[in-house]
Amino acid sequence: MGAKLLLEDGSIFYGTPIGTKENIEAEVVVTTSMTGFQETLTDPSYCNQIVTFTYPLVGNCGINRQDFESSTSHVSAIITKELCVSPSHFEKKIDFDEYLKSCKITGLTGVDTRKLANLIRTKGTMKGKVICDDEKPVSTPTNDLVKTVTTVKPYVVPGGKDRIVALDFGVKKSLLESLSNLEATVIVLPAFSSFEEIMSYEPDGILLSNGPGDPKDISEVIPTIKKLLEEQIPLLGICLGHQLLGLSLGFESVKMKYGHRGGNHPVKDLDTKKVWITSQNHGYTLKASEVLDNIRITHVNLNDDTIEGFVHKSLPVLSVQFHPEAGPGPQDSKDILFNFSKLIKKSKVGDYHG
Ligand SMILES: NC(=O)CC[C@H](N)C(=O)O
Repeated sequence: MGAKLLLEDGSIFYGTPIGTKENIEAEVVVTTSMTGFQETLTDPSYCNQIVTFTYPLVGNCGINRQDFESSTSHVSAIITKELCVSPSHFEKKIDFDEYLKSCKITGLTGVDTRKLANLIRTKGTMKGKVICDDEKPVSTPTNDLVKTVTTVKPYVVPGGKDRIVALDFGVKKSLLESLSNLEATVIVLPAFSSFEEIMSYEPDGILLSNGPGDPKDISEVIPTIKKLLEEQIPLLGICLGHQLLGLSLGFESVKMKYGHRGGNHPVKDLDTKKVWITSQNHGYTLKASEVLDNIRITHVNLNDDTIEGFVHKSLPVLSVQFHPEAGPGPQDSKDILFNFSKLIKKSKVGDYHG
């Protein structure tokens, strides 16, 4: 038989193999983004997931030099309805399929992705196997997701006089660039750096970055985050970083039925009452089983009321579940990064009073 996706519930979706045409088992997720395939493919938060694109045509701009979110792709496989075989764009360097092969990514095209998305939304995220060749073994990727994607050595993104230390749980390049555009020199450190290592860079602000997997799988970083909170240095949590910050402050994290992945998630800013359209990519969310006295929820998702952001009432802490750097996606929420930069500047002159 032809290439196929076999789902945990027994469903089968047939398609045509693309990329390296290997066999792989991983969690199947769905993104509804209509643009930014290169950014999605290279976002480390998708590490070890089979990413289904609901937009019917993928790869029509090819792959360019500047839209990478990291140096390679960590997805397990991709599923599309149609993969463009003759991409055209003035910045294109290589075709999508060529890029998949160069990163050793497998996939299927010609799949009824609308039916697949409906199934995942009805039954929830599940595991699946992409089988391109019945004769070959099925590989199961590692569970050490953050260890796979984090930087091995510290590096610096130059920018300006504010010093931000970014703990790299799988950070997106556009997030680092957005911060450096706000007068910050960003020092990117491996995810499991110690409190002492972090403090040795004398940070004016700390970023807990986005990244793949279940936040509870890397709970060893929570004691470090708690110590950082005691230092009262401005802290920004984004997506996985938001979840880790939440766990450090008394929230719980829970797996969502099928997550939020796409470029049009409506989030309400509870202070201004404005609704932002946001870029999102997560499968876990924070919950509070009791009232957390020190926390003020600042943002909620209008589709399902989940928590999208909070601040600490007395510490300089901002945290959001969505992606204000918007790579790809709408830029409605860029102010979050601007507010973090303002918080750093205020705290540098001793002007932060909670
Ligand atoms: N983009 C992210 O940081 C994702 C966070 C986490 N891995 C989740 O799926 O919920």
